[in-house]
Amino acid sequence: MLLWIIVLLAGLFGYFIYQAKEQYAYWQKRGVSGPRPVPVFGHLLEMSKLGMGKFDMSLTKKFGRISGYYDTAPLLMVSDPEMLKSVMVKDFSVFPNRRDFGLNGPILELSVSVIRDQHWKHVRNVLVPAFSSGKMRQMEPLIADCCKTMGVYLDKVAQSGEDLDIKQYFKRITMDVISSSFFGTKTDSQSNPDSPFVQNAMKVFDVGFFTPAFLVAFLAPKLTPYAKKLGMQLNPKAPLDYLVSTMREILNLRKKSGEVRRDFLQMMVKAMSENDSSKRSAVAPKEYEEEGPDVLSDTLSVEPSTQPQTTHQGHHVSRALTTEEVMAQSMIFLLAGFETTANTLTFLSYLLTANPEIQEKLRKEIQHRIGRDVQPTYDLVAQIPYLDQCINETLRLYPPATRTERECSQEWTWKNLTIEKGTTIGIPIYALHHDPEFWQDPETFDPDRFSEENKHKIIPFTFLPFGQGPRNCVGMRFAIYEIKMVIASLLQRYRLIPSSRTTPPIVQDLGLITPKNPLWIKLEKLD
Ligand code: HEM
Repeated sequence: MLLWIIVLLAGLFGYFIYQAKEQYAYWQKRGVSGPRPVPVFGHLLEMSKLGMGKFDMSLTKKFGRISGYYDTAPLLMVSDPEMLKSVMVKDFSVFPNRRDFGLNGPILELSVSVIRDQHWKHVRNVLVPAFSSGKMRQMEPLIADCCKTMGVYLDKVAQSGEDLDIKQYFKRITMDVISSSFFGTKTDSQSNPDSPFVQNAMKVFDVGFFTPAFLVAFLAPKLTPYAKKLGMQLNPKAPLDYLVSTMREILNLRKKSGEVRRDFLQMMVKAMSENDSSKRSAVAPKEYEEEGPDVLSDTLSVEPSTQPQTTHQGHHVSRALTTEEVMAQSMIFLLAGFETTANTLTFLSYLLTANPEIQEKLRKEIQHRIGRDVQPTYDLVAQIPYLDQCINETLRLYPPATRTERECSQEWTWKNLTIEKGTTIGIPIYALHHDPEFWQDPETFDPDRFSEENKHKIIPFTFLPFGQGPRNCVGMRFAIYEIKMVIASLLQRYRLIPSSRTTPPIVQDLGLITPKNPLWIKLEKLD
């Protein structure tokens, strides 16, 4: 028995050595240089040691703006802005999708971030109008409500003189905003952080490089179909199942009671019932403004049994979304929108605390445009250019998504390099944002880079916090709106000051940049 185990392990090890050699040879044959993989672990050890963003930076430094390595597929890492423009915009039809790891689980595999080609176009076309400025104005009361609760809580903190861990606190606020706006449920996690919904929603993010599903996806991608059959998935199953069943209950309740809320769920459900996506772009979805009727008069009419319809060529045709698809979108909005926004708020607040003159300038702008006691609104926060500058500079230094990607759907040639169908193009957002060739003193926080006088100096496709092109972040406007509302409400009333425990953020980067340590600050209430 022992002998068999030794033979099996030796065989496996031999296979991994062979695989590493083959993978290294793949790009070498094509004249593209790149890092040599370590047998068994590929590039995972190096990535987990450096963090994904710094790993990508090291590639540019060692191998230039186009380098190649292999994980689930051949991956070409590109930090050449011209080439990125072609991949993300000009030749979008060749690169319409991201890679599908095949282990998303039964609901998330229907989310707009995972689905592909015609199916994606259809769902994205349904979603885009719900992020128009008109729709966001309609959601204003939900966000304003969360900001008011914030005021009550923070008054107490300021009065007590205690330190506040802004990282934890912003997680609660964004959880409240996202669940209220997208999930159709009020969590009140600011005062009830132990509710099962909040606890489960937080646990859904416990994803690491060394979980079984991740290891299968990256180190033995051929085994993915078997892992899927065994029920393996990238996000933890139990919290995801909890959220799915809660979502199902909310949808059923809405249908039964006829309750109508001014939230995104209502809008999406209305968009579902309209079944009119055929009227929209047949090529790539376009962002467009849609004021629409008052959502309060909308009715809920999701069709639970409708299955995606396809033509005989396998293309999805215009139809209402299914209940499962609606749930998938709510779920991805929670996953994609909660921590990204909370982390941006955290880093921005830290940077304002560490740079008091910038904080004062921003506060003056806010007080000048909005006033001191007026509740911020969508229209008011849109008129503070210095707020945009501070947010952009935070997103440059700490882009929540370190990297995005596109998958090549057919043979494609760039200059004298031809890449095959199935190749992944890695888009190293963090590395681009910290590249000294594109940004002077890249590690310095300087919101004036984005001022009216300076912004023309920014080279297109070197600042990509929300990606670019038709497959960019669908929640971008919502995220910026939320960040502006929270920061404006905060700076109107408080000064952020360092406490004895304030330390620069230590960043953890597994593809999503998060502050590892608590970020303590003090609040001083303004008279
Ligand atoms: C500061 C906050 C956020 C940042 C920095 C961010 C960043 C990104 C990035 C880089 C991508 C990939 C884009 C590409 O490949 O070109 C993305 C995709 C996406 N984001 Fe965001 N995001 C944020 C907030 C949100 C919010 C609030 C939502 C939803 C409410 C959201 C929903 C999505 C979805 C659904 C996708 C996939 C889109 C598709 O494949 O069509 N994100 N985001």
